[in-house]
Order: sequence, then C-alpha cells, then structure tokens
Amino acid sequence: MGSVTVKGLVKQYSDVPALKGVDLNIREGEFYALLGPSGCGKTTTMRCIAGFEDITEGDIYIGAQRVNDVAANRRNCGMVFQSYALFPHYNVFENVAYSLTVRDLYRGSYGKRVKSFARLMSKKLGKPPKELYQKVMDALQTVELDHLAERGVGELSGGQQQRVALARALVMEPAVLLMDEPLSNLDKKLRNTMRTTIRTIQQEIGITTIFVTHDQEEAMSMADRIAVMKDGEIVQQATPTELYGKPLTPFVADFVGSSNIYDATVIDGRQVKINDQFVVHTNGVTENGEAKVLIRPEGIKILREHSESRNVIEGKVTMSTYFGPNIRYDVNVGEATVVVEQEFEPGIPVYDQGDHLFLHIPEERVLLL
Ligand SMILES: Nc1ncnc2c1ncn2[C@@H]1O[C@H](COP(=O)(O)OP(=O)(O)OP(=O)(O)O)[C@@H](O)[C@H]1O
Repeated sequence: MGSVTVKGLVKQYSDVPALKGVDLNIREGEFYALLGPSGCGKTTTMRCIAGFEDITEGDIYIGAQRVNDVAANRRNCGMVFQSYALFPHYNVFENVAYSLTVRDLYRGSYGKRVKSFARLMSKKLGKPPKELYQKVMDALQTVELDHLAERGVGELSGGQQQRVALARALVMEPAVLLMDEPLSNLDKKLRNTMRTTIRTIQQEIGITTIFVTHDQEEAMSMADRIAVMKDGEIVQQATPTELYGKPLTPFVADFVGSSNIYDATVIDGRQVKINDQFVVHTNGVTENGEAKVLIRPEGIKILREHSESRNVIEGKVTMSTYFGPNIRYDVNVGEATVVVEQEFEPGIPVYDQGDHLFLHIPEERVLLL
C-alpha cells in the first residue's frame, strides 16, 4: 500500500496549460476524490500519477519512491475507467485473469503452465494453475461476482461489468487504486449502490484510492478528503464536512452543495447588506467593505408569522419544487432571490407560488467567503 505525493505538478499540452502546479498529499489507505468541472485537469492529474503522461514539471512519489522516471507498468497502480474496458470475447474469470497472467509472465514468476494459459486465453482454457485460479476467485469474491465467473461479460449488467473492472484492478494487488469517473455510465440508483460497494471494498482492503468525479454528491458521500480543482489548479483540499461548512471561495461554495451566494457590503463588521436588498447579522467578524456571502438553503428556517427577532425577512414564493425528501422554495426578497430547502414531513405547511412567508436566517448561517 502507498501514499501518493504530488509536488508542483505542471502539465502543458502544446498550448494548453492543463495543470499549473498541483500539490497533493494523499495518505496511505485514504479515499481521495478529485472533484471539479469538465476540463479542470482531474484526468490529467490521474494519468500523470499512473505514468501515462510525461509531466512538464514537478515530482510524483508513490510511497517513498519518486516515480517520475518509472514506467507506468512498474508504478503498481490499478486503474478503473468509466468505459470498463473489458474484453468482450472473454468471460468474467478470463477478464480478471488476463492482466495477472500478462504481468506475471512479464515478471517470469509463473512457469510454463501459465505461459500456455496466456497463449490459450482466447481459446478458453479449461483449468488454469491453482495459484492463479485462487487469486482470480478471491478478487471476484471481493466484488461478489465469484458465482458468475464463467459468464460472458456481454451478459452482465452495467454494475456487474464495473465490478469486473474493479476485480481486474484489485487482482494485481496494486499499491494505489485509480478510478476515473467509474460510475458515470450507470443509472442513478445503481450508481448509489455502487458507491457503497466501492467504499466498503476500499475500506476492507485499506487501499489508497484516488477517485475522479465531477459529481459533488459522489465525492462527498465517498471520500475521506476531496480536492476541488478549477482551471488546472487545486482551489481547496479538505474533508467533505469542512468543504461544505467552510468553503474558501464562491466557486467551491457553489460547486459543493446548493448555495445562495451574494455580493454584499459589510457595514459594521457584523451587519451585512445583501445585494443592496436586505440586512442580516453574522457572527463572523470581518472588515467593513465589499464581500461575498454564502447562506446554505437548508440553514434557513421558514416562519409562519412575523417575528421581531433578528434576521427575519419577508419574502414571496416564486417557485416551489418538490424533491421527495425535500421541498425547495425560490423566494423573492426585494429584488434578491433566496433559495430555501426544507425537509418534507407530513403535516408541515407547504407554500405555493405567490405565497408570502417569513424567513429566519440564523447568524451562524451567514458565512463570509
Ligand atoms: N491529449 C491532450 N492534448 C491536448 N489537450 C488536452 C489533452 N488531454 C487533455 N487536454 C486538455 O487539458 C485540460 C484538462 O483536461 P482533463 O481531461 O484533465 O480534464 P477533466 O477535469 O478530467 O475533464 P472531464 O471531466 O471532462 O474529463 C482540458 O483543457 C483538456 O482539453
């Protein structure tokens, strides 16, 4: 198993600066997500770590070893891709056995029987050597597919195919597991199940894992820590709760969770005028002047009646959207829009377009970015 350290990583593709100095410090056994919008450099970072790209500047370490000049097949990284990249004419067992056979042939660690097995892979060999058989079956058991070892991969569901791809990476016993958008071809329900499957397996094995995604919910629900990337740089690295609770920039606040982000004027260090429309108090102290303010929609409470307490404002519902467990209201306060999310419980009042209501924004929910 290994930690991964990246120092000052720069990758220039002719005139495209894909990475502009990326630093990462991924601990052994950690599940680490690279999160960001399309084109921000997530895949490039991963490909540089795997050794599929020459880097322009910087250093990459796996464990204590500097791997800048180590070939990809010697870096001991297992890869799982969005496209699965399975061999369609092999069955489940053969797909997992294939890479192991090739690697061990390369290392010369198996004898003649494996060599002939490799040669005969495409012709469906009856009985592979015991050790190889056991390793493949162990990997298939880890992903709970041992009962389908002889099935053709074309006869599997998307989730099962992705589990074959995972078993194929794990059978190599890599130091680091690299996963590039592995769930994006699956439908939403299956994606949720596979999140749990992958996370559980990762924790059981304790393998250092780097997971690329543009889906904040996926990153938040799976990772120990997340690096949010933008334009070839890391904007913030933190645990999911830190990222959500203390985003450093409006970009992070907006990318991670839903947000109300406003231009604001700080009046006396504790009073903030939002969008020139309404004033709220914050318990965060800052200098007077211009600022950006974040208010998470679920931090706002809806009151039936006006209250004289601080931070109560009146608004008019312009849209209400029902999401199953939540209801979202878009509320106009003067010319500003405030998004509010409320957990749906039977019996709570539900508001419609045009309804007037009062919003209470607790001081600790008014965050200055
Ligand atoms: N082989 C290449 N040649 C030239 N430019 C490239 C190449 N690969 C990637 N890029 C560019 O580098 C930047 C980063 O790309 P990368 O694929 O790492 O982004 P990403 O965050 O993984 O995006 P996505 O979520 O869309 O996969 C983009 O501007 C992309 O167009």
